[in-house]
Amino acid sequence: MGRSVTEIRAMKAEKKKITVLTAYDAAMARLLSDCGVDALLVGDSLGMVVLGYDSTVPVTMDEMIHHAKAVRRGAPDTFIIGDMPYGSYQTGVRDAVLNGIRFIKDAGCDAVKLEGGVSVCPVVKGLVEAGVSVMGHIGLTPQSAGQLGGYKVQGRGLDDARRMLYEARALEEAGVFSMVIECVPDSLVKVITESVSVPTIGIGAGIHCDGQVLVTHDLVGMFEKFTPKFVKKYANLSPLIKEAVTAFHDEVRAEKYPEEEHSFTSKVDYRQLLDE
Ligand SMILES: Nc1nc(=O)c2c([nH]1)NC[C@@H]1CN(c3ccc(C(=O)N[C@@H](CCC(=O)O)C(=O)O)cc3)CN21
Ligand SMILES: CC(C)C(=O)C(=O)O
Ligand SMILES: [Mg+2]
Repeated sequence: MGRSVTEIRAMKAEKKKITVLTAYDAAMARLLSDCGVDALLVGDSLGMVVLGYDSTVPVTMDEMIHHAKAVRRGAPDTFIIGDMPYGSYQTGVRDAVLNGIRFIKDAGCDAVKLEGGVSVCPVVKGLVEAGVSVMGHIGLTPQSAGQLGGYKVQGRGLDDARRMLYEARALEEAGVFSMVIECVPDSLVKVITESVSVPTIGIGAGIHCDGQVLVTHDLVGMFEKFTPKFVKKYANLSPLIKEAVTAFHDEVRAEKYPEEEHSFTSKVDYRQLLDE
């Protein structure tokens, strides 16, 4: 049975590390939930990993809902977080609440995630007041990577670090049940993790977070376009897939596939049809 917001929050005090992985379709969602992963994130990384965009910026609400529905069908009992795409929460609290509610009502998500600190606190409050559980996301926020100067480590300098700690505290105050911290020096993440009561979920944020999140395609070696330093490839599926597909291609060309065991046979002589 899946976890709840209460259970996920409690895991911080229990010092039980939380695992979160991305899922964009029912097949992967089923595999991940079978492994006991604590929560699935329908990330807007969808745009880069499966839709072929160069950033997460073009991803739409409709695309997110379409994939979140598939993830819910594949993992009916797992805690699922819908990642609010760029444009779905920047135009006002009302729009953000309407879009957040779509993740819950239309797609069956348990919570939503959105990027930013102090500037998104009114939106976080609005969503929480509307009954939507919200996960924050600070550090490297890919939807604003343009302003950050690319996909770079955040919070290295003391001033940036102080600001990040302030943003984390503001998000907690606004009511997030957890927050993602992305691409931040591990010693700063330790300070932030000790300063907030809600679980921190790191990606490229070191060992001191209360949990870890990765893009599933990165960890199984199915995304070849780039590999961030924080990724550990627990498997390398791309060469395996290419090997299998090449074998299929060669066997079809060589007329070795399909064999009789892959075919449907019959004793009827259908050649008589040619004489009719
Ligand atoms: N497949 C995939 N994995 C991800 O983790 C991911 C996505 N896509 N798409 C959305 C964002 C983009 N992310 C990224 C993308 C690149 C780097 C990267 O190359 N970072 C540099 C750090 C450079 C520095 O030192 O400042 C690296 O070398 O890892 C990091 C996060 C994380 N998210
Ligand atoms: C990498 C995680 C945190 C994310 O936001 C995504 O997959 O979109
Ligand atoms: Mg995202």
